[in-house]
Amino acid sequence: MSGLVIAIDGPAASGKGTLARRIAAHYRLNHLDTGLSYRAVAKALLDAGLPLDDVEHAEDAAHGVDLGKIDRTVLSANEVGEAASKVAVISSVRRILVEKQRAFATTPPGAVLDGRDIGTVVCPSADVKIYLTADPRVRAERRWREIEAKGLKADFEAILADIEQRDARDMNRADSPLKPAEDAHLLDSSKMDIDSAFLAACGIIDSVLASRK
Ligand SMILES: Nc1ncnc2c1ncn2[C@@H]1O[C@H](COP(=O)(O)OP(=O)(O)O)[C@@H](O)[C@H]1O
Ligand SMILES: Nc1ccn([C@@H]2O[C@H](COP(=O)(O)OP(=O)(O)O)[C@@H](O)[C@H]2O)c(=O)n1
Repeated sequence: MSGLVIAIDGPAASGKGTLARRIAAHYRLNHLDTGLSYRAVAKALLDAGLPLDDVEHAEDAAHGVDLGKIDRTVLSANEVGEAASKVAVISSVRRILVEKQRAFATTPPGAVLDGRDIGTVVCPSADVKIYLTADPRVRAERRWREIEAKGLKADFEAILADIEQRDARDMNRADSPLKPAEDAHLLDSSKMDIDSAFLAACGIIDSVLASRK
């Protein structure tokens, strides 16, 4: 690997993207939200009216994913996240996307990647691994606030059910299930605001880097 690689994994709406973006800016690294690649494949199937277990078309869509050109705005809907977790069980789709994600990680000056399998599969030799969690109700409330802030209506119980169902699917799939890498540092942000979570993450990263000097 060239440059520093930081892996951030965790369940839905734990704050991975928010934290990864801030860490990348602070340590002057590239940032990749790997969930967007699964969302892009799912959206391609949804738009074409194809079932989410259509392996051949899902593979075609995965080959077509350009990590540099993903439009996050059209992929943020809850339904797309739910659909993404269904295409994410297809091993051949994962292989195609993981290859692109690894190429991104090894591009100088290094990168922060967030997702579900970064520390375990995509970058098992990452310099620092953080597993970010938060209580499901706290995560559902954060997502609820995010939707309401856009002026849209959101149902808290429906969001919570979606998050719990998606976590269960992600944790129980055969290929690359969501779980902390053995050498991951656990960070529970249930009682932390964004700034405190960022400071705690920097503390972990700085102490790992200092211990290697
Ligand atoms: N520690 C935190 N405290 C409060 N809100 C947070 C925290 N971390 C993230 N958020 C908010 O929670 C929502 C989900 O965060 P996001 O980074 O998109 O999570 P993920 O990438 O894990 O799905 C966003 O609206 C974000 O601003
Ligand atoms: N590295 C990754 C990233 C996402 N995914 C899948 O893609 C879905 C959407 O991921 P996301 O990171 O955009 O979801 P949120 O946590 O932002 O809600 C997840 O529920 C996983 O099923 C994955 O399998 N592996």
